[in-house]
Amino acid sequence: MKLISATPSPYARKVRITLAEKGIPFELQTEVPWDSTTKTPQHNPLEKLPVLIPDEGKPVYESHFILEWLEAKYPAPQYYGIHPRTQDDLLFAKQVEVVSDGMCDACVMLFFEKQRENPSQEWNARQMRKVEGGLKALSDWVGEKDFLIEDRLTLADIAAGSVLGYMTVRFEAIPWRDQYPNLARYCDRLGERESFKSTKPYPQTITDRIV
Ligand SMILES: N[C@@H](CCC(=O)N[C@@H](CS(=O)(=O)O)C(=O)NCC(=O)O)C(=O)O
Repeated sequence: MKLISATPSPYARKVRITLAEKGIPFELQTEVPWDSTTKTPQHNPLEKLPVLIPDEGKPVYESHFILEWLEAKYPAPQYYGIHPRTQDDLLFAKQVEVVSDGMCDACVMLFFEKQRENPSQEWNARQMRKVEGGLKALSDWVGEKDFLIEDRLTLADIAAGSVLGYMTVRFEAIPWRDQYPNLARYCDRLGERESFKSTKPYPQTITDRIV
């Protein structure tokens, strides 16, 4: 199995953490999706990574769907299960992923807006509100807990941990660790896991102009 990924990608990191927690071997194919050398469009009509390429069968894309696919194809107890046991807890975990991915989307929008000749302050303010709203929601949900659900790592922590790790790399300017010390503690504790340590995000060098 292969995973097309990018070094800073919080979406790809969710998949990398899940593969590590489930103990599924895979080949990591790191690239920059905006560079002319990208292979992503060959596997995903939406031209976005991450893309999971199984040894047999069709490519799987959209990080939340890749995690669904992995949980279905590699179920507990043979593989670490990332879905909470009850339906309500699973729905809550998916809601945490919606908020976490939405924060990532807003961060990506901010990143692109900065590249524009005349960045729109209103547009940036709108995206920042989404990030700040998401941080408050995560902080309220985490409280003083180590894990969001069932006192073990689940989909919710993989999603929340990935966006917080991304903010650390991409948005040092946002003082979320001071604003939400409970989130900082939560993020650092998740960061002690091998699956988080081995997938730490770092900036990529984009050679072609993003158009
Ligand atoms: N909703 C998608 C978002 C993925 C995404 O935006 N990936 C970026 C790369 S990164 O921001 O994750 O590093 C991409 O491929 N962008 C290329 C494009 O948007 O054409 C997911 O969850 O997988």
